[in-house]
Amino acid sequence: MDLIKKESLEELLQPQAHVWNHIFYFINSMSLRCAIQLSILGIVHNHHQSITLSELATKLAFPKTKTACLFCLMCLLVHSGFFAIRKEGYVLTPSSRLLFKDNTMSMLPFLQSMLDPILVTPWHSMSALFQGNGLKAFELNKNFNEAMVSATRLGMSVVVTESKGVFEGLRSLVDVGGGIGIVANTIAETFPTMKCAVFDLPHVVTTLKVNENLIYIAIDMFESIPHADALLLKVIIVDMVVDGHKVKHKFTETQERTEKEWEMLFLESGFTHYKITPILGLRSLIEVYR
Ligand SMILES: C[S@@+](CC[C@H](N)C(=O)[O-])C[C@H]1O[C@@H](n2cnc3c(N)ncnc32)[C@H](O)[C@@H]1O
Repeated sequence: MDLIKKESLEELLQPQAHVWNHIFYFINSMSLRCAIQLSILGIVHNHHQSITLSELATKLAFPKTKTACLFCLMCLLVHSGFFAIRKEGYVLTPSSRLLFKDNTMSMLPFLQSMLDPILVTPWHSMSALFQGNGLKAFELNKNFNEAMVSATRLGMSVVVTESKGVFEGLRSLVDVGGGIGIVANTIAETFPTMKCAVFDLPHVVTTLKVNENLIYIAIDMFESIPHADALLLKVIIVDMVVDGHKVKHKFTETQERTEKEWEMLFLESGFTHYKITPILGLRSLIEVYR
């Protein structure tokens, strides 16, 4: 109460809006999930031209009483960039097009998995993580591998197009913790003479089919990593903590590093130089050389 008295009421409006935003952030994700569950994206797509609110309500077979709610949902999704307004109706945007199952770059499985209650519910126990009893809550669900594929496909297409030179001349490559192989597959297809291998845990890779220049090896990366011209780790180091000189994998103890901290990590680990290429939106391609 004392703290509030020191500021004028007007000065509190901006902080109040800030707090509101943080309370209601989850509505963005949940609204998007709702639109997917109601097949709104598909309906807009199949309409082949902009679709009005009442046309959409009719196609959804909603009773009239729900039109106002639908309007609110669509306003929010327009605001967050998943629909745009054209000629008084809704149309898709590049972001919503990424959420179609048939799109080869589809992020739909990633969305469905990350926003599944199995993965969302544990966030309610986030404080338990700090108190030492929340690890189990962050265990991955069975859709995780599929989710990783959909999160990876677009990025890999960018990598092998924009940064093809990084892989040129390599005779062999091992994708460490490569999941079900979407990254290695993309590289193996782009460079047919390169021998590629995916290393991952037995429950992830044992049933996967090999092809001409791509094999899967079930192994724990902390037990052994083979020799190859290049080792690739995608979304792996973020899942590790460095404890002295020992790297431990702990999904729930991730940490972010500045470039300076990355540099220290690389040099202290015996690498001589590195290059960071920020080509992946939120992520970068980092090359590290011995
Ligand atoms: C975040 S996923 C990244 C998958 C893939 N690199 C990608 O970007 O799509 C982490 C992967 O590491 C694998 N993994 C975790 N611990 C491992 C271990 N000790 N040895 C080998 N793979 C492991 C998991 O099974 C999972 O497929």
